[in-house]
Amino acid sequence: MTAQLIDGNALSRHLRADVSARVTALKSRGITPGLAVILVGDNPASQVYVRNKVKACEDTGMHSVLERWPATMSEAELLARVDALNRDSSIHGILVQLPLPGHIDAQKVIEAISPAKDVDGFHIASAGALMTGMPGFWPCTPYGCMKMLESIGYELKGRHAVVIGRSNIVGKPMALMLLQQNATVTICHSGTQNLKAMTLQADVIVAAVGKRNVLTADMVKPGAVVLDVGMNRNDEGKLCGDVDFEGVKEVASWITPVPGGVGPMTITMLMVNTLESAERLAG
Ligand SMILES: Nc1nc(=O)c2c([nH]1)NC[C@@H]1CN(c3ccc(C(=O)N[C@@H](CCC(=O)O)C(=O)O)cc3)C=[N+]21
Repeated sequence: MTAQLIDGNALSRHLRADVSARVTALKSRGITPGLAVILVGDNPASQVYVRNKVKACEDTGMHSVLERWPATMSEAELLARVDALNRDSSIHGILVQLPLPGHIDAQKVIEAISPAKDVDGFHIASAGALMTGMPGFWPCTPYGCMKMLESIGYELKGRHAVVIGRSNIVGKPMALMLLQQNATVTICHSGTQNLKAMTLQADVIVAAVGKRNVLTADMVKPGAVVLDVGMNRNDEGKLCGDVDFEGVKEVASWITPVPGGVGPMTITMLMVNTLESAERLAG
């Protein structure tokens, strides 16, 4: 058996068409959704991601502002920029690209973003809203994973979902979203004793570690659904995920590729969050 692909590019096209239509409707009421992206320093990977985000905005008819600052920018200067964007009525979403240079306290910067414009969903107010089921922005990567499961009509109720990784950006919010859909959720991490024993019990596996071959075919129950959040480079410099795709696709029922899986969905959900921020403001 070979798994079916959950195509993040195709699903993104579909969802972005809906975003475009809603952007057009908002524009007819005199509001153009606007996203501000702040990039500090010249991390080459960040340059690519940030360009993709700005391009996605343009494609859906949104307004976007890209601010590039030197790595030597002070924390106070960055906080002042965030404050200015908080008060800028043409901006509905603010994204400060991570990682930030070491002399800047990233959490402090995130908490300076108005929760109403926190389209990354990283602010503690957004995290608290997700945890309690209150309205708020969901982090784009796990939100995109949920949309991928929805796209295949997957019913999570009563299923066992295993999340590998416990970051604030992916692992923890992913677990909460799966829980909200009534899955039984296990979070595995670097301290987990027997990872394989856990993943073999899983109906859904989300790999979000940032390391190649974290999940191999022998660790997957036949028919499981596998979502690969990893964004790594292999020895030939090719983009690859956390999952041994070639092996696991022979065991799983559905699998997301890298590239063309969760990555484009992350950007799509950023568009959705920015649009919804503008819609909320419009009433
Ligand atoms: N404040 C903040 N918010 C983020 O959302 C954020 C961030 N910082 N820092 C970095 C990570 C990484 N990230 C990606 C998004 C899309 C792709 C993506 O579109 N990947 C393409 C391939 C891109 C390529 O060719 O390199 C794919 O998987 O098909 C990748 C990575 C967002 N991040």
